[in-house]
Amino acid sequence: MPSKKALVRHPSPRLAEGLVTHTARSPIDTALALRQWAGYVETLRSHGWQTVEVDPADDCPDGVFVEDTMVVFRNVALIARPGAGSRRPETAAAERAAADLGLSINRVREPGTLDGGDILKVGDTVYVGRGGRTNAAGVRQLRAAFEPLGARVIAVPVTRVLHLKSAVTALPDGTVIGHPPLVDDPSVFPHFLPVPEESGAHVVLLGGGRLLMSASAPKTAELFATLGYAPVPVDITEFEKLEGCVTCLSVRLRDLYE
Ligand SMILES: NC(=O)NCCC[C@H](N)C(=O)O
Repeated sequence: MPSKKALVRHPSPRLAEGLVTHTARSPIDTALALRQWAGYVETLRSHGWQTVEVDPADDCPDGVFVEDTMVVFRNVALIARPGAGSRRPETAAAERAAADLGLSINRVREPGTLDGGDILKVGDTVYVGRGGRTNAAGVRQLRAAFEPLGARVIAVPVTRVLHLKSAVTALPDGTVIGHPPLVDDPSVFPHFLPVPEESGAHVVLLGGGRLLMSASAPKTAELFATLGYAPVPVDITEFEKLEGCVTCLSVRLRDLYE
């Protein structure tokens, strides 16, 4: 049976100090953020996902964005080397959690930098965003780690947003979705569907056509419903203020077999 496990990490008490790069800083309501995080985790659980908490990293304001700490392909976790120095201490406990789940561990090494948010997997195709956080050495190390396992790694430029997955994610049929003003070049994707809202570009595939997505994208949710999907909206406003989205709050492990 394929497992549905997701790594998550409790928000740091210093969340409000999280990095912002492409947006203006606005105040974070930490209590609301905690409630929103609990709601996100509960939504994963109620849709059949077993959530596993990575040990908290209270000194790392951005630790809750656990997706950035690794990329998992088949049974290998490539532990990231975050492009932002302040985020590097986040990876140690994430690596322990991945190893405890039985994943083989590989690591991005200096001079490579790579954030998990820059990687979008569509079947065996692994798109990697070359942008502010992931450098060319990181891309090369990703290829070296996953091409021998059958991945086709395609590097694409990311200049308008923080991470590749801030710009695009994919529907269950492999259609890549994005809000056009934020996508460098939609023509790199074989099937691309424009969505009307920035936060509509981010979906987590819960299984069975259910799409976990931000409640801030009602028009996009309507569009997905007309395409036969079931949107599952969650409020994540406090994380969006820090350039986070639904994908970055977890690492989904779909390929583990028990
Ligand atoms: N994968 C993601 O989209 N991660 C969001 C990270 C946001 C955090 N404030 C950062 O700048 O690193």
